[in-house]
Amino acid sequence: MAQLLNGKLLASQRAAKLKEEVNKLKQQGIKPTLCVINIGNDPGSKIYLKTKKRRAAELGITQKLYQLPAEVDQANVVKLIDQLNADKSINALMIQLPVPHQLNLNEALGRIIPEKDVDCLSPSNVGRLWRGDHFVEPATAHGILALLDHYDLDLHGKNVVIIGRSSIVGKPLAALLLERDATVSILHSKTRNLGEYTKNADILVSAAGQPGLVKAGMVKQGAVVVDVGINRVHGQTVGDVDFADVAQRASYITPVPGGVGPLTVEALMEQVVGLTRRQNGR
Ligand SMILES: Nc1nc2c(c(=O)[nH]1)N[C@@H](CN(C=O)c1ccc(C(=O)N[C@@H](CCC(=O)O)C(=O)O)cc1)CN2
Repeated sequence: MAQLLNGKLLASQRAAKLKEEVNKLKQQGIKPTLCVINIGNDPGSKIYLKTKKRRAAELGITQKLYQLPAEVDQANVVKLIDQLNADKSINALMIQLPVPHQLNLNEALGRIIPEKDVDCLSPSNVGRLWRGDHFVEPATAHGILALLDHYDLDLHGKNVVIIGRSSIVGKPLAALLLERDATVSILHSKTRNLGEYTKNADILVSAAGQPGLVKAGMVKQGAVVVDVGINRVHGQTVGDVDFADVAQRASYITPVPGGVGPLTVEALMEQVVGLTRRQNGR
């Protein structure tokens, strides 16, 4: 039976350290401030925003929310970003995903100045990430590496297979894993025969958003399985991995909830503090 990778516990341990850092900054008159732009009424986003607001308050980080209507046009989104870029009281800025389809997300993300781009999604920060000289890391990818490190799971030369090619999980995680000398494969919705690849994974990460996608038959005996999926099924939160089945074959596995999710929020707050320090030469 696999050992649990307890993200909730690790997130609370890291939070204690971060709170101390925030307090020290505040003693120097620096108040880390995150600004989130949420567009429309995605039900998942509503829950995540509540979680972030609570976490930020516990840590002493100021969080400002700008709620825009689902029908907002591109020009007004860009205008708001320009205004927040120029606002000296804001250290970190992000657009909660997903956004309504009429918007050009890449253009909006490209408008956020790199110094405040806490999601690491602006073109120059994405370039820095792949070049290995970045100053901010996407929260989920950062959280996954923190979890693997905490449990002393070595990455050097390991086969890591990621299911999902999103810009917030799959792609940035691949970049960070390459820096750590892992051999990385990214699978996606058009990949034929997922099992052929996943069976070779020493570490399997699923970020597909598809409940029950990963079954025991797709997993190598003793593999580490990281489930990034957050899916609502009959009012319950479940991941992509068939937990009961896969836990029999894996050596380590993340639960959902309580695995990667809490670390995503914690890692985001760490990036807010990192950007704040950088802007203040600390
Ligand atoms: N701009 C971004 N948008 C989104 C990101 C992101 O990194 N940047 N990630 C996700 C949502 N997310 C943060 O924004 C997030 C994910 C998970 C959790 C969380 O606490 N999960 C809990 C379960 C919560 C539940 O039961 O629903 C857990 O896994 O234990 C918080 C925030 C998409 N958008």
